[in-house]
Amino acid sequence: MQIEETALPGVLIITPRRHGDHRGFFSESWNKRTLERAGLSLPEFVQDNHSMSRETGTLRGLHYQSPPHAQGKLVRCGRGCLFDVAVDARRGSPHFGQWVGVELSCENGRQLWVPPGFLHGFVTREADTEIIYKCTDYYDADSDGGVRWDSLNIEWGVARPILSDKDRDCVAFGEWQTPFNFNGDA
Ligand SMILES: Cc1cn([C@H]2C[C@H](O)[C@@H](COP(=O)(O)OP(=O)(O)O[C@H]3O[C@@H](C)C(=O)[C@@H](O)[C@H]3O)O2)c(=O)[nH]c1=O
Repeated sequence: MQIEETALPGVLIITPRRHGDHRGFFSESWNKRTLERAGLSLPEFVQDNHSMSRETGTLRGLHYQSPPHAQGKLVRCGRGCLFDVAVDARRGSPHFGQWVGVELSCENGRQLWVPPGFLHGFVTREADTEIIYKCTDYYDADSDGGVRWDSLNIEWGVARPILSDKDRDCVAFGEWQTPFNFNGDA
């Protein structure tokens, strides 16, 4: 297993080991003990999510849940390919408003750890792409929020993505009051 840092402290790329043979591959996609032995302790996960997007260029984001229901997410791609994005949304952070994007595919087996306090979104780069992610808090509809995908100069690689009605009507990052604060531990 490989753990790589990104330009945003706290956001990590985790690539579990793959055992390939003539049938395909086997991989432990989540193993708490292996991660801990590698020096990484993540919060407890309580919910797994799985979504499929039919068309290339489908964009979901940028999403968050407000405290006390903020979610950290460990994201991977089960089928196809996507560009996954995390934005530091913690007021007072030296990286406030900065983003990182990583290509996650079924083929590369990478996972992205998006800590609480970060916005999360992704765009699909292949048809019928499936995303699977573990969350550190339960879904809470009243805490659910979004920031406009095109208000942060993120290089999504698509000019006119397919969006939900909700994501089309989100507030721009510059007009948004973040509910997250930087406490200096990331
Ligand atoms: C996120 C979520 C949605 N739902 C319901 C609400 C709604 O009826 C339907 C579709 O919800 P959404 O349109 O919000 O789905 P989606 O746009 O895929 O939202 C997701 O986007 C990615 C980027 C994230 O990071 C996730 O946390 C989540 O916000 O599913 C749940 O029941 N549980 C959940 O955890």
